[in-house]
Amino acid sequence: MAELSPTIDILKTFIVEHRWWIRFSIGVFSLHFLYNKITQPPASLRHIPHADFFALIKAIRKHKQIDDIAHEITFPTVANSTHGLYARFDNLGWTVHVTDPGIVKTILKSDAFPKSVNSIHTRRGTLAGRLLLGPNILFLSGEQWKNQRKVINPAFHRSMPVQIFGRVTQKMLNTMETEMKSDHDNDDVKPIDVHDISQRWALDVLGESAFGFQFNALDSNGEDNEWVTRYNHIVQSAQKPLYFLLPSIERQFKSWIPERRKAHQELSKFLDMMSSIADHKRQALLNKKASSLDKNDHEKDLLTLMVEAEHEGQGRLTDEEFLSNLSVFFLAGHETTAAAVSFAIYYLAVHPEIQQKAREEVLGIFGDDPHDILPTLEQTRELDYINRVIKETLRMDPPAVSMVARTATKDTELSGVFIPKGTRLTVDVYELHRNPRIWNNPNQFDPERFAPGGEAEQLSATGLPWVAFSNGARTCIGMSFSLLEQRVSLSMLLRKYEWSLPEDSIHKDKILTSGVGVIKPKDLFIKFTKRY
Ligand code: HEM
Repeated sequence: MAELSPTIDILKTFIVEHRWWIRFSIGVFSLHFLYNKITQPPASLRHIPHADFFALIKAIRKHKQIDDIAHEITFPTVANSTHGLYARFDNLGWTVHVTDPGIVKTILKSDAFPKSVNSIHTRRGTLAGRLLLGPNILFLSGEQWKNQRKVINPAFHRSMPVQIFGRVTQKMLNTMETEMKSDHDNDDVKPIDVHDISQRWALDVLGESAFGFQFNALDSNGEDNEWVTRYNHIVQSAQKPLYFLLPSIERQFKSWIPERRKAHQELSKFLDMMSSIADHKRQALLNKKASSLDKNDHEKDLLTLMVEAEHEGQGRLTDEEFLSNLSVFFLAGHETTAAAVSFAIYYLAVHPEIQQKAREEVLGIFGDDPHDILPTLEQTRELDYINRVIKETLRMDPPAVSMVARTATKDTELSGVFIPKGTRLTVDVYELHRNPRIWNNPNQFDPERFAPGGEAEQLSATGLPWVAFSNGARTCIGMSFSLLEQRVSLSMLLRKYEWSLPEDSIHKDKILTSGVGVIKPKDLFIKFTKRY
């Protein structure tokens, strides 16, 4: 011991004398380590091609849209690989993106890739986290997910409120008519902001059919409706590139940044509004006052059916779980369908021959009397061509462009590529649907791909080439609901209007989109001409 003390003294003196250099070196080393950790994939994933970190950040900072990012950065990255895997820095860190139908099938159909718990932790306390992450069916895995899906499933299977879809669509047609009336003295009609009207329509449909609640978004100009304005404000703030990509900045500093503080206050008010819907609904049902209890299943809202499923012993959701699922239904249930219908309107506008063919099918089923009709469930089942249009639209522009991240629970191989345990993976829906190695002329809109025996059917031998609603056990629970909503609204629109892009449209060359995670058309104005 006595021999060591001079050495320790020398060391102490050295540290004190050189403390600034030592701190500086530790700082530089840490920064270097952090820089490498963020800008390069971890060593365990270096054998997989990766998208350039700085090119991606630059593109996101410049609000580049998804197809530009795909064509300039990610397609070239994956083009040289035979397996269709590439790594990319996402808001959860480095993640492997899957663009091959065979691997997509392996991931979605197997229990070995549950949803990533990390996706919840990383965004806890952020806007997106507070709005969506919680004990809900979209993010949970394993037994907890199974228990919830058991309560929620019957509601989605029993409820096909086609009459509500028709009535709300009729209201949308009336609102469009009012909004189209020009304020000038000439006969010009004003083009309609298609995504704005679709969003208000989808919200009102969801309110009535899922929550038994009137959002009244179609009654007013969207800007005056507190649900629409508050929700849009929150989503726009959540998608700001800096906070989206680096959620830790938001978690640590949100109370110091006034704009962030304001967005969080808006979110608190929004969640309170949601909570009051949930409380009201449960209380009303407990007191058996809800008039919907006497309706038949097709006309009951989803929440009523969920509470009934609980009463029938299918399981029970806690208040927190009920509210958390309500937020998921709100977002997943209106934003995606509104985008899907808007994209379909765009593709029909730029392909008048396809629009006409779709209209002929509609007139053949519903007739051509000069007044609005309310489709029945049986009639909507005959809409084969409209179905193809909807599926092709969802191939070209799937609103959910990628899925919630999954985690590899053990070391494994995908198409001969080693994937270490713990790797985060996501299905890159957009790139799968636009992959030229899978689809012929993927950028061309062609509903015939989905005809019986067509390209889509042939490709199904390779795995899952079309996953707009996912597939397997975690398939979108609202898929049939949304497809029916789309069939009803497109049929009613095609009967009443013909439409085209205005001459000066910003979408003349291609559809411009906005959004990350969920995409939608950007400022899409369409000229509608009445048929009756
Ligand atoms: C065009 C419309 C829609 C699209 C493109 C769409 C897309 C998707 C996708 C891709 C998933 C899988 C997410 C993942 O596992 O990572 C999903 C799941 C889900 N969707 Fe949809 N969706 C749509 C409409 C709806 C509607 C109308 C509702 C509800 C009213 C809904 C509720 C849900 C829920 C609750 C899940 C989670 C299911 C589970 O994991 O068990 N979606 N959706």
